[in-house]
Amino acid sequence: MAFALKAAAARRVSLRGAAHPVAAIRASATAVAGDKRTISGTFTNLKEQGKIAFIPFIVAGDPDLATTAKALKVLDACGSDVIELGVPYSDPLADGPVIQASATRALTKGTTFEDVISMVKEVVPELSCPLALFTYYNPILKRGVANFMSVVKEAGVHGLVVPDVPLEETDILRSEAAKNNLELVLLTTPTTPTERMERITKASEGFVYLVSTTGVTGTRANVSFKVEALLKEIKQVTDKAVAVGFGVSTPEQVKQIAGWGADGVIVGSAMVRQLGESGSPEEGLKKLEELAKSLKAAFP
Ligand SMILES: O=P(O)(O)OC[C@@H](O)[C@@H](O)c1c[nH]c2ccccc12
Repeated sequence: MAFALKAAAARRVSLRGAAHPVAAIRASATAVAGDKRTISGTFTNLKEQGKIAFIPFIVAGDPDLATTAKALKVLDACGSDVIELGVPYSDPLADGPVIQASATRALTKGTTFEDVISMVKEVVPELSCPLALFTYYNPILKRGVANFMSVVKEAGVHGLVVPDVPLEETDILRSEAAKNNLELVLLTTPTTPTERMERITKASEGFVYLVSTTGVTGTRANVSFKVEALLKEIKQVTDKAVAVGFGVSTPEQVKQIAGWGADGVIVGSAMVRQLGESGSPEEGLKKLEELAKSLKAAFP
């Protein structure tokens, strides 16, 4: 299925200079919170060290939530700079077979959003890197945007990735996120028209997620060479960090994307497969650690 974010003809939307009011809200929220970790701050620190971010993604509850908790600590210990944790959803339209199967396993186990939040609340204080919760838009709408954001923040989450929220509806999401000091990451794709990519880039917080290819998530033999030009194009309109995801599973692909100037690389399906498709949770954690270490070694 075509990727949910494929650029559709859209009403012209003028995004208010979102920077100023949001930044003010965020600053006050940070002052309240004790946790100093932010996603954007992580990228700033890495850039100062000439490094780029290693961002793994896994699905909460696959193979089970206790193993997810251990997996988060393993990924953190392996040098993840930000971790994307997926809330399992019944209609993951932007996902390929590996993540769809993972979400199905988690849901079959009875994993609920509330279970995920309880686990996150326990684990986040033990992590050194920030955590971005990955969810489709529907679970947010179901709970109400304001309620969802406060529940997620109270659990200690640092950011959100919502792949299927239409750009035109991100204003309310972003302002509620800002009230809770959550950074809302937006995604741009190879088929997003330049003018729309500029609006997405301007509105995105934490980093800009550059989807490397059309279609759904899933490992690819090669990363599209288009990514190099897309990175250049985005970096002409913003100095925000840009991380590349979709299809990545090998150290060589990480090195290639880093060489093209990305500020981070996201790896999902390859991680999810190791963790969820192994013979046992222990074996899954071991394979996850091996993959994470081999990929981390390829990062500058
Ligand atoms: O699985 P891949 O090909 O490594 O891509 C990252 C992806 O898994 C993660 O960022 C993600 C999981 N589900 C998504 C849906 C849309 C966009 C991104 C995602």
